[in-house]
Amino acid sequence: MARKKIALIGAGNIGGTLAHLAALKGLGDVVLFDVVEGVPQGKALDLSQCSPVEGFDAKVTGTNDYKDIAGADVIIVTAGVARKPGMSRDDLLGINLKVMKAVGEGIAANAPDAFVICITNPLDAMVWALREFSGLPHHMVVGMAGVLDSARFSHFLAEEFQVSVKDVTSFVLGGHGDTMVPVIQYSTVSGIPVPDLIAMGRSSQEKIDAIVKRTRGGGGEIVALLKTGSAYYAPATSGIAMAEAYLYDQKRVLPAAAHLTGQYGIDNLYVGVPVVIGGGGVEQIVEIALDDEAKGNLSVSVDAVKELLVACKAIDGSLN
Ligand SMILES: NC(=O)c1ccc[n+]([C@@H]2O[C@H](COP(=O)([O-])OP(=O)(O)OC[C@H]3O[C@@H](n4cnc5c(N)ncnc54)[C@H](O)[C@@H]3O)[C@@H](O)[C@H]2O)c1
Ligand SMILES: O=C(O)C[C@H](O)C(=O)O
Repeated sequence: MARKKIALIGAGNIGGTLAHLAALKGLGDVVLFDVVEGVPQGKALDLSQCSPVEGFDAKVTGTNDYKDIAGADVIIVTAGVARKPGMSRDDLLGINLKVMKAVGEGIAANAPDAFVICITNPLDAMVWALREFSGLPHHMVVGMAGVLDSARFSHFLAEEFQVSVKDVTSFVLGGHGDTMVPVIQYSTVSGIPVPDLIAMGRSSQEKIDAIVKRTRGGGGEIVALLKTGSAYYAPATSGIAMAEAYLYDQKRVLPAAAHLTGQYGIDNLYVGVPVVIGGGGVEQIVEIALDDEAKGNLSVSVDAVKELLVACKAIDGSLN
């Protein structure tokens, strides 16, 4: 059986890390695409030279030609620019929208059967635009943010409760911006909801509120530290988890930006909600009951995403 093919559009910090993880995990042959000549080829050669040490047979190649992504099973898109200190993710919209157009057309022409995971920011608007430009079925185009935001939330909760991260589950819903919605009622340690843990005296509401705030600002905290760009190790790990869910038909329940058609009262928008990802792509949207606070916060977050789509449509008339 031929190996699967993973195409990575954007060979920057996340693209390179994705390629490394995909090769180490043996997901398939990897094609790194970038508009900058030499970068995908150089990273591919460097990564290929890991293979004798790590013992992987996957081929890693670099290209500036979309034809080389033909037949890809999974495509992960990180093409575009990342923010620097003082910027919001939304400041990237104008430049990255143009990139999504080129990428969407490249995918449509060369790999229309792929499962596409978009990571480029501002995420919820870019995944929506990428789907529009590519014309792929909605269930085959999904945005990565919730896995990362939930990983940050779980990491902070594990530190607070001094337990293994393996025993913490959490969900962050909504748009991938400052309005994202870490949902405390569904965040647990070995099944015990965080509100119960507070009632048991294991933490306080003030400490959990501070963790929610830190989670919401989690990307910005790293941008401020790095100064030259944004996080890439955890974003790449999160993208790979979604790719594995598709490639191995794992039917994982993951928070992801999916196309909603009335669920949560939201129509024709990509927003972070729990979904089931398996061999059929986004196979289900999971509608969980939210308490009034979470519902209100989700509505604020959805409004922020709607504003971004208005901005996209004003820039590119073909999106109307
Ligand atoms: N969704 C998330 O949770 C999340 C997390 C982290 C970063 N991001 C976003 O992911 C994106 C990539 O981040 P990064 O750290 O890898 O940035 P980076 O600058 O290191 O890499 C981006 C790469 O895209 C390439 N590129 C630019 N235009 C292109 C085009 N038209 N076609 C193909 N490649 C093109 C650049 O040459 C560069 O190599 C940013 O927009 C960032 O904000 C999102
Ligand atoms: O914060 C950023 O700009 C990158 C990314 O969205 C993140 O959350 O790390």
